[in-house]
Amino acid sequence: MITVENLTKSFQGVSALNGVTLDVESGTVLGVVGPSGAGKSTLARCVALLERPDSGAIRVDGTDITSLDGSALRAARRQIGVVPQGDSLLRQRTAAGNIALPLESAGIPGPQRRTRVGELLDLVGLTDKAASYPDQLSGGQRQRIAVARALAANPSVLLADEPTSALDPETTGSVLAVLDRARAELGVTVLVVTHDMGVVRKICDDVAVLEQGRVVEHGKVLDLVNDVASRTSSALLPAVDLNPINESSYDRVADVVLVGFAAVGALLPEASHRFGVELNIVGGGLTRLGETPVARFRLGLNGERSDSALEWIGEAGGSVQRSLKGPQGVAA
Ligand SMILES: Nc1ncnc2c1ncn2[C@@H]1O[C@H](COP(=O)(O)OP(=O)(O)OP(=O)(O)O)[C@@H](O)[C@H]1O
Repeated sequence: MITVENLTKSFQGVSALNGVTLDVESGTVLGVVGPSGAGKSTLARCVALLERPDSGAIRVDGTDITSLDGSALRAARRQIGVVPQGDSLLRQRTAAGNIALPLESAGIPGPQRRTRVGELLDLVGLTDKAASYPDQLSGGQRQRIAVARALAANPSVLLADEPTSALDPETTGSVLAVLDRARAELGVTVLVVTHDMGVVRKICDDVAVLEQGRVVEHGKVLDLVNDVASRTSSALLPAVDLNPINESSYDRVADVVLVGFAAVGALLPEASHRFGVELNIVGGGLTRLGETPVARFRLGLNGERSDSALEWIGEAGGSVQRSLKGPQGVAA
């Protein structure tokens, strides 16, 4: 568990972090997003103990790591694996040699080192590239080796700063799959800095949106998508375009968000059946957040019990966000 409390950091009097508070539960993936200059990398560098905050606390499993020094600081650093921004592998070392580096620094004997490097190459799916040099690897493969290297010393926290920038979508998928595997198979807590909401869509449980050194939104991705006013929902859910002609033929028009297989598959037909209303999808669409299907639909309803049907959808777990057409058939 990582807890960041009221963290501040300035550079030459210019504030980069301005009271950042957030937490990351063990074994989850947090995406830190926000525009350029928002303070994402500074936050990551503080958590990685590469930068000292001016004030505030960063607790990893209860211990405030900002107050440590000497051997306690070195021990805390080993708990935190870092995938730096950009190409970070040593060119003159093979893939296996790069992964072995932190193990050499920690004085792990040769045979154990080889076993561990083998396990990590397997985890990132690059066993056949053990003897390849970085220049012989693709950008995505290099990033996967950088993740393996960050995991070498068995950290409890993995920090990745823009791990997929400059990669094409397919390669991005392979790097994200490796981060997801680290969380799923090793139970590592992952903090990913990115300005790509696609990263949040694919692997993040939680998201923190930073703007001008402050957290302006933080929570579980699947909760935030239910809030129509959230940045996360507008970035991740399918858009619903206004279509007045299509909507004019309905007694009621409303937007709903449905999360999960059961809700997406069953709620709407069930509502239509229970309340004897005609219910059509007139806009929006379906997407996936991680493995979870999520829909934002604009519904058109006809029938006397349309309001009751919408109410029931809300009670049954759907999120009815706007009744665009009120009881008198007037846009609300
Ligand atoms: N070492 C430094 N020296 C001076 N200013 C810095 C330093 N590191 C960051 N800053 C400043 O702190 C602010 C936050 O920068 P930071 O790199 O954390 O933002 P970011 O959200 O990661 O941006 P990007 O997405 O562009 O990487 C910016 O104004 C930046 O110029």
